[in-house]
Amino acid sequence: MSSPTLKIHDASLSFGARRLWSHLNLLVEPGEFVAVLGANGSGKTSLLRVILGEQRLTSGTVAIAGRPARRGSGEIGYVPQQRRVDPLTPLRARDLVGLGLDGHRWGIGWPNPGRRRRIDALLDRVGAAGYADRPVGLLSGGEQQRVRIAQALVAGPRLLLCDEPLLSLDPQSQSATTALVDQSRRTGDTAVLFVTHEINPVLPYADRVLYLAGGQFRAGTVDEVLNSSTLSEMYRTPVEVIRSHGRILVAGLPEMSGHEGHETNYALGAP
Ligand SMILES: Nc1ncnc2c1ncn2[C@@H]1O[C@H](COP(=O)(O)OP(=O)(O)OP(=O)(O)O)[C@@H](O)[C@H]1O
Repeated sequence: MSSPTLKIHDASLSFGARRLWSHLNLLVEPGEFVAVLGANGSGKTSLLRVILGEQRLTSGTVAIAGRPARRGSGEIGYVPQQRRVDPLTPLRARDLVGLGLDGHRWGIGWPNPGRRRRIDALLDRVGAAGYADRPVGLLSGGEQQRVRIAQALVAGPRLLLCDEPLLSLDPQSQSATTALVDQSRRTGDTAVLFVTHEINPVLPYADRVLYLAGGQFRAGTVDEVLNSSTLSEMYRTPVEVIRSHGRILVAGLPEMSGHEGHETNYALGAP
């Protein structure tokens, strides 16, 4: 039997006396879309860093396609937390995508027809072919996000990690970005871990949800995790999950202080 794309087994992560999460178990199969939700500071980005081999677990194991997590794994595509690219950056959209193929080497890859075809195919697939030769810093936030997703996918990863890819995008670009990631997992069988505070744009696509809060986690279908009793239990205070016209609204999330972060009323976001 083949290995799952991602297997996290009995994993715990602490920084000093502070425990982010413990005894975390998660299996992600090819093509699965898992939304990673939770309070600010609950350890979502740290989880991605563990999978990327950039952060050691306190205990437990993490394997990608049966092999231990390691830095620079070609099995993983990564869309880091969004920062606008400086308008003066002298890179075209196609150069940024090319970095996904050979960015670990010094300089921009040597042109060759195969490399170019692959980059063009990815730009086309994400709907960015029309601005392939434009400086990436002059593209809109949504356009830059398409190019970043193309960069993360160009090497054909088994696992795509997206860290808040919807941040500062307008509702239309949020929907387009999630649809694009969804299309990639369907056509390429790429498994997806999608960290977001904006639950509603991912609701149509998420097979499962991993929710982190207060040092705990819950994993399951949207219905199993995003309900009043589960979230009230995790936050140890009454939290109400309201469903209306296919959207989810979460009311009563506690204001968290210090390292726990602050209120995450993500459900009030985009349509
Ligand atoms: N290397 C480190 N050393 C010490 N503390 C760290 C380290 N990395 C992260 N932390 C702390 O761990 C906590 C979790 O951080 P992380 O970025 O994983 O949270 P998050 O859930 O992604 O938060 P947000 O939703 O606000 O982006 C934070 O309080 C952060 O300061």
